Amino acid sequence: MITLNVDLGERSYPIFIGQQLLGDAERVSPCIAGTQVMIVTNETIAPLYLDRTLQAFTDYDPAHVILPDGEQYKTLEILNRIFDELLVQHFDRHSTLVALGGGVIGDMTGFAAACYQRGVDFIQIPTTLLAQVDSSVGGKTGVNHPQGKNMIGAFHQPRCVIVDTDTLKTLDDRQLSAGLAEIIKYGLIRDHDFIAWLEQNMDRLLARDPEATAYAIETSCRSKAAIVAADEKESGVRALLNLGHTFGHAIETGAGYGHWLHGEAVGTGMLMAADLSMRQGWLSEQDVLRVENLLDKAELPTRAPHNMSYERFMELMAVDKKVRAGQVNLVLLKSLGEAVVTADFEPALLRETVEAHRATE
Ligand SMILES: NC(=O)c1ccc[n+]([C@@H]2O[C@H](COP(=O)([O-])OP(=O)(O)OC[C@H]3O[C@@H](n4cnc5c(N)ncnc54)[C@H](O)[C@@H]3O)[C@@H](O)[C@H]2O)c1
Ligand SMILES: O=C(O)C(=O)C[C@@H](O)[C@H](O)[C@H](O)COP(=O)(O)O
Ligand SMILES: [Zn+2]
Repeated sequence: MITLNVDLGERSYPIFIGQQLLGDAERVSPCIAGTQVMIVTNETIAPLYLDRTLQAFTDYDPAHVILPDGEQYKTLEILNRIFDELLVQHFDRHSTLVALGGGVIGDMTGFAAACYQRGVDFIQIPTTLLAQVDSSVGGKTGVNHPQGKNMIGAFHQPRCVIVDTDTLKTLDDRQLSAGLAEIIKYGLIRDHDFIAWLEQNMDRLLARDPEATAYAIETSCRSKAAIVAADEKESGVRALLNLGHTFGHAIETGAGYGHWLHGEAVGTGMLMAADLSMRQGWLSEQDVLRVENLLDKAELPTRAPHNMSYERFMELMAVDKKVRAGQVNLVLLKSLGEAVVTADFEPALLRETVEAHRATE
């Protein structure tokens, strides 16, 4: 087992990465302050992993709540089901919530924990590759609004993150690829060597080779932990973790939540960011081809929906959280492995990027 630390002073917490960790009471006990525990999961994950997870919490006689499965249910309305259950069962402000699932369950459980009685503890037990390399770490929690992704939320750090890589055995191939998009992101924003490693090892990751997978998860979590420790609430460097997300969130919202997976939209968004960086004169055509080849190898889409015009992109991107005084900021690439946040791009070049990356009908 590997243990990493997210260094945030009194809010610091460990990330445990290994096998057979779901029922491991030794890991979770130090992260629980009170006596009441509620596991939040969904209807797909419960039959697979709820019983095993409950074993880690037997000392607390844990309750559980099972939500419907899907990005379209990451809403305030469904969030209320968690609050209803907590209140019916008289959970107090020393309770601990446990997120057992992918990024949707993690974001919703974390937000419920941030709000319930003005804030209770929570633990992340991520079960998708995407959640294991990204969403379970860093304390961004929230729900979607029909007009934009993650628009209602809070920063609220978990007490620990438990990554049991065995859970990936039941994940389908499309979801695995979605997780690979966020892994590729860490290479593109700040780690050129990791890009080269991914180019060499993508076949092993797709084949679920345990050693390669563990290395990719560890490298990603290390990178995210360092960025979050440097800038917990995204006033600077943390915004680089948004590479591909301004385009990607527009695609997710525009297509209707759940049609494009988050990782798929981010993958296409990263290629669009690379393409605009080339049009700005920062990347070469060869660099952009490397990004596209890596996404192709990871079996990710690289073209936005054909009905998403430049105007539609601009309308959806106008609510991005990096907008300042009405100005869209994008994460672009100065070189492969070096990202910047900038408002310094030509609208005409952005239009060219959008038009070059729309699927043909
Ligand atoms: N908070 C953050 O920093 C952050 C970072 C990245 C993404 N996100 C958010 O995370 C969400 C995407 O997360 P995701 O990709 O994990 O999607 P998800 O949570 O919808 O999970 C994907 C699918 O896999 C199923 N599943 C989960 N674990 C499984 C397993 N072990 N075996 C079989 N099926 C399993 C789920 O039930 C679901 O159907 C988006 O809402 C995105 O905005 C948040
Ligand atoms: O942790 C972060 O910071 C990220 O930006 C990680 C992203 O992968 C994630 O999708 C995040 O939820 C996007 O944040 P948002 O603030 O643009 O909603
Ligand atoms: Zn993301």
